[in-house]
Amino acid sequence: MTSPPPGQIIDGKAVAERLRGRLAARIATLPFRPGLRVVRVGDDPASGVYVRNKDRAAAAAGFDSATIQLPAETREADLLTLIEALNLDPAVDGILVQLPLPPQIRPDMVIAAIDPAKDVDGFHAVNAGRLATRQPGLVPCTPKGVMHLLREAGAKLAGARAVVLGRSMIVGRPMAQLLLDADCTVTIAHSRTRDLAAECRRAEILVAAVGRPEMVRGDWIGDGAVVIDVGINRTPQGRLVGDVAFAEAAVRAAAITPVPGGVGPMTIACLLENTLEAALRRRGAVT
Ligand SMILES: Nc1nc2c(c(=O)[nH]1)N[C@@H](CN(C=O)c1ccc(C(=O)N[C@@H](CCC(=O)O)C(=O)O)cc1)CN2
Repeated sequence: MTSPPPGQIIDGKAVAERLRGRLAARIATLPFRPGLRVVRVGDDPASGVYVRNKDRAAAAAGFDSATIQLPAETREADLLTLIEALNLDPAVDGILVQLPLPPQIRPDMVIAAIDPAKDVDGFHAVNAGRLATRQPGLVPCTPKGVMHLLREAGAKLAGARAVVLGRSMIVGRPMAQLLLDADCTVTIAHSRTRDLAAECRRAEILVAAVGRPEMVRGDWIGDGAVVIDVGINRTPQGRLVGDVAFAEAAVRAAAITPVPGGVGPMTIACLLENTLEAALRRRGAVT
């Protein structure tokens, strides 16, 4: 059912670079620079890396990009006031609040405060609803990036048995919707699934998004499956690993994404893609 070349390692870094190149070329033709504002609250070190990478990638592609850094003790009401100002700013096409947030701030309240037209994370209920009802909207960056990778890897999606491991609002659920829209037969498996290994073994396309280092072992992978690893976990030794035990899985998979260098770079490239899309829609030049 799936037919990429055997043993292929899907190079997310290269796919992301090509996508960013296409976005830069499109922006160079526009009479304006799409505006992106990334808000970081506190000093979570991983968030610091991601926010810097987003800002760099956005600037290099020609976006008008800025990071707004707020102290860890910021009150929820103050963050909501900032979001309201960004909602009203005509130069801002995309707003992203980096997660996780400090404990005094409720992420749901923050996401709900963002203008859905500027919600380049695609987390707002309006965008989630649009995705669920197959209406045009902003799609969460990580699942969107996974779809790019599957297509680049030559995976045949129509009719394929796809298993999404994880049911989060930001990855698992939208991922399942996108695979369903691509005519896969989709199963969402999670911590309460009775036999996770057996469910995974049946998958022709397996997307692992559980946030547990190397939980998916080699014998969970069906021969010839396409394996997409969304996990980014740091080991106590400081090494980055995914949710899939890569070396074990790679010998059985037809194609697999590495960590790092797989899905992560696509999340950033798709954020830029969403920002351009939001800008074109808001400014009346729908793609
Ligand atoms: N508002 C959001 N917050 C968070 C999101 C999100 O999509 N929106 N996702 C993650 C973090 N994230 C983007 O924000 C992200 C994670 C990882 C990467 C990435 O490129 N990873 C590299 C490795 C980088 C490293 O050395 O640590 C890779 O996988 O190759 C990009 C973006 C949580 N928060």
